[in-house]
Amino acid sequence: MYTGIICVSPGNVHEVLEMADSRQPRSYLKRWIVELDKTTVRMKNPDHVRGIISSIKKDGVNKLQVISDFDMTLSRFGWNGRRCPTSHNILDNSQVITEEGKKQLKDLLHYYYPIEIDPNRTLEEKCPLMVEWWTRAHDLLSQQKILKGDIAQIVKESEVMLRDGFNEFFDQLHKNNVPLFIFSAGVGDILEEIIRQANVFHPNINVVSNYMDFDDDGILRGFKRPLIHTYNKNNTVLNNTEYFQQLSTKTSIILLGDSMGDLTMSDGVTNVKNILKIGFLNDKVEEHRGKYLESYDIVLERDETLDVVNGILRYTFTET
Ligand SMILES: Nc1ccn([C@@H]2O[C@H](COP(=O)(O)O)[C@@H](O)[C@H]2O)c(=O)n1
Ligand SMILES: [Mg+2]
Repeated sequence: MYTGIICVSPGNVHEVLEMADSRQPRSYLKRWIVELDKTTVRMKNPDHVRGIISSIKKDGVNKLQVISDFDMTLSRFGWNGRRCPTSHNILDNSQVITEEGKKQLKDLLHYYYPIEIDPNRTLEEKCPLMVEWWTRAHDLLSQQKILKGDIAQIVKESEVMLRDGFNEFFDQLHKNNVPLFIFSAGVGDILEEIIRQANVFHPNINVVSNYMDFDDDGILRGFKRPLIHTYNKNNTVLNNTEYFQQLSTKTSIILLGDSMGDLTMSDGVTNVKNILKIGFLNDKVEEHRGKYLESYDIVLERDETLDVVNGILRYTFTET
């Protein structure tokens, strides 16, 4: 039962019923992971969540791996009422891009981003359009004079921020030798630099993303293949990495994402026993709530922190 005060107009009866469902009293969850009682947390089936977390803990830290998206999952979506940049936006907005280049990249963003997050379009419709967006953006970036040596400064001058609690998140995984696989449709060179500058690029981290291709003079000439976009983050782009084969003993997974496309990031894992899917719902929250609750075990609405993830990890790593 949801105990908050809700104004019901005929138009939002459905939403209220949905809230009652996903915001049940979770006092029994509260006792063990207090973060799950945050107002940002929604779960379609709290009993199921409790079961998976107990199983992950029981099977032990040696069986655990974390698979995470980067942009808008490990990095913040907003701060102080402003949108934070994605790894692509960091380049788009940087001083090395001409004014005309900036305008063209912004036009692409305004055209394709609403398509990317449109809950009413099918994957079949979206995929070719995402390939088109990434290809056009990468072509535009490759026409600019971006130097490999400029990347650190570009990141330093950007407004990117990792989510609150990132230090604890990266440190807990590192200290417990839990592999962290970052699977991103962003720009690998940029996101690596972000976590390097935050001093959390530990050896347990592996990244698969779109990497820049520089010529012998260190000038950006293109992007390495395969192209990774929001909706092909699955085994089809991991074929050459053999990453998951090496981790076949890691049968418990915590998956973190912010898009419906992130749900397939673990598809290549051979033996999955327990999987807990945590989704950050950042944008157009009311419109997307239903689908996210159907797909993710835990949905975090407009939550710019890693509190819940850290609480679950702390519980998992604590010996009882
Ligand atoms: N030209 C582009 C293309 C994509 N984006 C955004 O990047 C994000 C993808 O990276 P993940 O780490 O989340 O996989 C996604 O949010 C796109 O909207 C962009 O900003 N510019
Ligand atoms: Mg993302």
